Amino acid sequence: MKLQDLVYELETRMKLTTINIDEDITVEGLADNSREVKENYLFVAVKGFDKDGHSYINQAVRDGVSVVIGEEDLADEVGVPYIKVPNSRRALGILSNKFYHFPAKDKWLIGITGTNGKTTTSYLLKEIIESSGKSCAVIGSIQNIVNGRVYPTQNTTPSSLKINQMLAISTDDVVIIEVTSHALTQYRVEGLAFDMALFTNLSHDHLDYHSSMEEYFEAKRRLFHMLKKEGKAVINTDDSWGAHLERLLKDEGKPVFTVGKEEGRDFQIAQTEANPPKLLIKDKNGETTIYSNMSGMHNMYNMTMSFAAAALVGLDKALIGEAIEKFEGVKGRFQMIKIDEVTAVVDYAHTPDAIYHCLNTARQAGARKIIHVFGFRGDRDSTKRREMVAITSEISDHYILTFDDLNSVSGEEMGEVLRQLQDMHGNEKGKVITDRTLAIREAIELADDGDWILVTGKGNESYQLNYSLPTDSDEETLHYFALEQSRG
Ligand SMILES: CC(=O)N[C@H]1[C@@H](OP(=O)(O)OP(=O)(O)OC[C@H]2O[C@@H](n3ccc(=O)[nH]c3=O)[C@H](O)[C@@H]2O)O[C@H](CO)[C@@H](O)[C@@H]1O[C@H](C)C(=O)N[C@@H](C)C(=O)N[C@H](CCC(=O)O)C(=O)O
Ligand SMILES: Nc1ncnc2c1ncn2[C@@H]1O[C@H](COP(=O)(O)OP(=O)(O)OP(=O)(O)O)[C@@H](O)[C@H]1O
Repeated sequence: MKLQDLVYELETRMKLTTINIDEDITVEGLADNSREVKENYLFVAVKGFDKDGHSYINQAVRDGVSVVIGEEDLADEVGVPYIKVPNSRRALGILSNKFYHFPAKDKWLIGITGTNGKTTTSYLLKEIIESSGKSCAVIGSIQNIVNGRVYPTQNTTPSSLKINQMLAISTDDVVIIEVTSHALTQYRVEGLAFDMALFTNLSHDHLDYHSSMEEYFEAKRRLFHMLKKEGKAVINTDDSWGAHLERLLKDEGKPVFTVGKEEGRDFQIAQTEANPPKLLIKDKNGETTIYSNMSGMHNMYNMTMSFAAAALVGLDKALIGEAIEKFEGVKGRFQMIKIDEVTAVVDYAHTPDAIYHCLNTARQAGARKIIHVFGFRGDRDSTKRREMVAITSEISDHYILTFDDLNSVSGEEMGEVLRQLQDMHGNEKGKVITDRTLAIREAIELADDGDWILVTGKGNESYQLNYSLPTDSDEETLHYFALEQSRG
C-alpha cells in the first residue's frame, strides 16, 4: 500500500496538519514489535508499560522498515521518514484498519464487555448464530476462532494489529469480540464500528490498572461510543453500573435494550429454577422457556444476554432457545467432575462477584458441604483479595488458600500474603496449603458423600508452576484423584 494513503488516513482521523512524505514509498506490512518487522514495513513505536518501542527504532530501521511512526521527539535522524503522532496506540489502530481495507465492513461485529461472563456469553451466542446456518468467529480469552480454525491468544482482546489481521482472513458472517477495559484504554479496537455491544456487569477487578470503579466503568463505556449509528446496546440493568450505562446511553439517544428480572425489561428473566436449570424469558412478543445444562444465576444472565442479542439480530426465538439448550458450557467454567459421590467443580472465578456466584450455585445445586480451593494471581489487583476471602469464609464450610499463577511474585512472598490474609480476614474454616495439588488433595480428604469441592481461579488454564503431583491443570489433578479413588 502507498504510504501516502496510510498517512492520509492518519491525518484525517487524528486531525493532523498535512505531513509531507515521498510519494514513492510503499508499505508492505505493519509491526508494533521490532522483532516482527520485515523489509519495507511500517514500524509503530509504542510507549508501553514495560518497554518503550521508541528505543527499538534503530533496530527496526536496520531490519529494513521504510517508515516509522511514534509519539516522541527523536534526538537524531533515523534514516527513514519519522512521523510523530499524538498517540501511537491509536495510530496503530487507524493504520491497521486502513492497511487491511477495513476488514469488518461486510461483517456483523458484536462486542461484549463486562467484568464477568464475556467468554460464556460469547460462546453461547456463537452456538446460537451457527445453529442458524451462519458462520461466527470469536476473538476472546480462551482462544481465537476464525473460519473455524483455532488460534492461540495471549490477551483476551489482542492488539489492534492482530485483530485487523484476523478480520482480514475471516470469511465469517459474524465476529464476536470480547472487549476488555485494558483494550478500550489501549485503543486495541480503535477504528472498528460495532453493530451491537453487550454489557454483562461490572464489579471489583483490575483496580491495579484503573484508579477507581468510576474509571473502570468509563473505560467499558467507551465500547458503546463505538457502535454504528443504528448499532444496538444490550445491557444487564440489574447491575447498578449497567443501569447507570442505560441512563447515559438513553440520554445520548442510542438504541438500548435491557436485560433483567424486573417487569418492563426488554428481555425479562421472568422465572428461574436452579435444579435442573430452567429459565423463562419474556419479551414484548411472548415468552420462551429454556431447559439448560448450565447451572447458576450468573448463567441465567449469560443465557438471557445471548438470547437478547440473537433475537435482536433477527433470529427465530424457538431456534435460539434450542441452541441454548444444546450448549454444554465453556471449558473451565463450572466444569463438573465426579469423584465417587463427591462433586468437584473447576471454575474460572477470580473476582469477588464470580466467587459469590460460583459458591451459591453449588449451594443451590444441593451441596452438603462446600470445600473451596483458590488463590490469587501475582501482579494482579491485590485489593480484591480481602473480599474474596470474606465471601468464601462466609459461604464455604472449609476453604484452602493456595497458589494461583505467581507471575513475578516469589513463592515465599505469596505464601506470606496468603497467611496474612487468613490471619486478618479469614476464620476457623480456612487454612493455607501453598502447593495447589496438595490443597486439592486436602479438599478431597475433607469431603464426604454429597459434598462439593470448588477449585477456582485457573479454569481451563495450565499451571505455570510445578507442584507435587505430575498434573498440569486443575482438571487433570481432579481426574488424577478420581482415578486414585476408583482404584481404591
Ligand atoms: C499491561 C498491559 O496491558 N500490557 C499490554 C500492552 O503491552 P505493553 O505496552 O506493556 O508492552 P511493552 O512490553 O511495554 O512493549 C512496548 C512496545 O515495545 C515493543 N517492543 C518491545 C520489545 C522489543 O524488543 N521490541 C519492541 O518493539 C512492543 O511490541 C510494544 O509495542 O500492549 C500489548 C499489546 O496490545 C499487550 O499484549 C500487553 O498485555 C499484557 C501481555 C498483559 O498481561 N495485559 C493484561 C493486563 C491485559 O491486557 N488483560 C486483559 C484482560 C483483562 C480481563 O481479564 O478482563 C486483556 O485484554 O488481555
Ligand atoms: N454473568 C456473570 N456474573 C457473575 N459471574 C460470572 C458471570 N458469568 C460468569 N461468571 C463467573 O466468572 C467466571 C469467568 O467467566 P467468563 O470466562 O465467562 O467471564 P469473562 O468475562 O470472559 O472473564 P475474563 O475476562 O476474566 O476472561 C466464571 O467461571 C464464573 O465463575
